[in-house]
Amino acid sequence: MAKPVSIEVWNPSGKYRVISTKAMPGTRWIRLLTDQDCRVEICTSKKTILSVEDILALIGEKCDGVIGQLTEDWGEALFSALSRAGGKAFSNMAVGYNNVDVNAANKYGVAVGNTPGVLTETTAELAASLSVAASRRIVEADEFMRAGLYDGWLPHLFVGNLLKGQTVGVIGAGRIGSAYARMMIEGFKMNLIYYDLYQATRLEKFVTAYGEFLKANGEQPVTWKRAGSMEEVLREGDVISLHPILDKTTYHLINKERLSIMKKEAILVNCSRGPVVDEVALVEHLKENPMFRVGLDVFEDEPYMKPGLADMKNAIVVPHIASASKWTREGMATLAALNVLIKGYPVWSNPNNVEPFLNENSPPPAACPSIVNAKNLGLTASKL
Ligand SMILES: NC(=O)c1ccc[n+]([C@@H]2O[C@H](COP(=O)([O-])OP(=O)(O)OC[C@H]3O[C@@H](n4cnc5c(N)ncnc54)[C@H](O)[C@@H]3O)[C@@H](O)[C@H]2O)c1
Ligand SMILES: O=C(O)[C@H](O)CO
Repeated sequence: MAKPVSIEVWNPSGKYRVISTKAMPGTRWIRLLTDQDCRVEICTSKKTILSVEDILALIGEKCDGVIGQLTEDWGEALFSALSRAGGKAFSNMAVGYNNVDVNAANKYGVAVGNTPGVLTETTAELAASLSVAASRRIVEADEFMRAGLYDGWLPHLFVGNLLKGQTVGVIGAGRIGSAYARMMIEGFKMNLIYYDLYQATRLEKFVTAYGEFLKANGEQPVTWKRAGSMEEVLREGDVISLHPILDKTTYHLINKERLSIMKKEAILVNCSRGPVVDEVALVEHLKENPMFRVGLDVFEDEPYMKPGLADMKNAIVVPHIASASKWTREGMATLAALNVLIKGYPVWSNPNNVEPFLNENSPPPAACPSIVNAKNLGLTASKL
């Protein structure tokens, strides 16, 4: 028998019981739920990652919807329990939902929400920050300074790479990959090579137009190329950033063999999911190639790092904070909350345009912003 988990309650007499497995930023999301007659229960347990047993205890006998986190294992056990408790909706507070077994959710008729769009620019900005920090060795230089080792300017001190005119490689040119590419192209005048299963037409048009603008102003134009294989990106890229979803086609997409074809002084950034990179192979590669540098936001066995990674001077590591801006995290909470109102709301027809849900000063559309299994469940699409 699982122990009861501590909770904070909002609108105790609300008709629908909605649980959030974590406190989330802002209060708008709570207001949106209580306005719709929900009793909101927020788990206040000190444990960072809740187990399946903890969440089963939270769901209890009657529960209409749950907002959960990417650290939780949402599979058969939780969806069957949620369905038995009368629940119809679950939302991850994340765009990625590789922690969710969508087939299990379909089996129990539970809608699965995610939070696209609101984190695109914030996440891309962190990938761009890691790219710049790695190329200019900012973290190493900061440590050197704080250790009192600086005793004067030297021609060889922390020499890094110039980004201008180099090639930025993007693997997975979806929402975040494309936003990152634009930042690196517009900000640093880099050329683009990308690999995706689909053509990134808007991104290509942007680079073409920006290249023409530069040319018209007497500057070297930027260029783009859609690679026919991932290997092409790895061979040609000076800075390569990974932005695909995590599934079986992208698991260990970067492995020993693929690392070996990258330039010796390349920079690799990962703000997607840890298992996209074989981290043991990466540590070996970092040891053998001191001029190869990485910026990592995500890790294969999160929250742990593979042995040796923390000792590598040519690695910058941050704790999965790519979407951590106030505006984005409050927006993610808003989208997740609206996703669990599935009983009363239809599904928003374009999850790539969630802007109308994010304006603090006007009521959001009466729709669930992004339900990934809407078609499987035959849910009604919003006409708005
Ligand atoms: N580190 C963070 O905090 C953070 C924040 C947001 C998102 N993410 C991760 O980033 C991922 C991407 O988010 P998004 O909003 O850009 O999603 P998206 O769906 O817009 O983009 C993903 C892209 O990956 C491509 N893709 C899929 N399989 C591929 C393959 N085998 N090879 C190459 N490309 C492939 C898709 O075609 C798509 O264009 C999320 O799924 C999530 O895991 C991480
Ligand atoms: O998938 C996501 O949304 C991130 O990993 C957290 O923002």
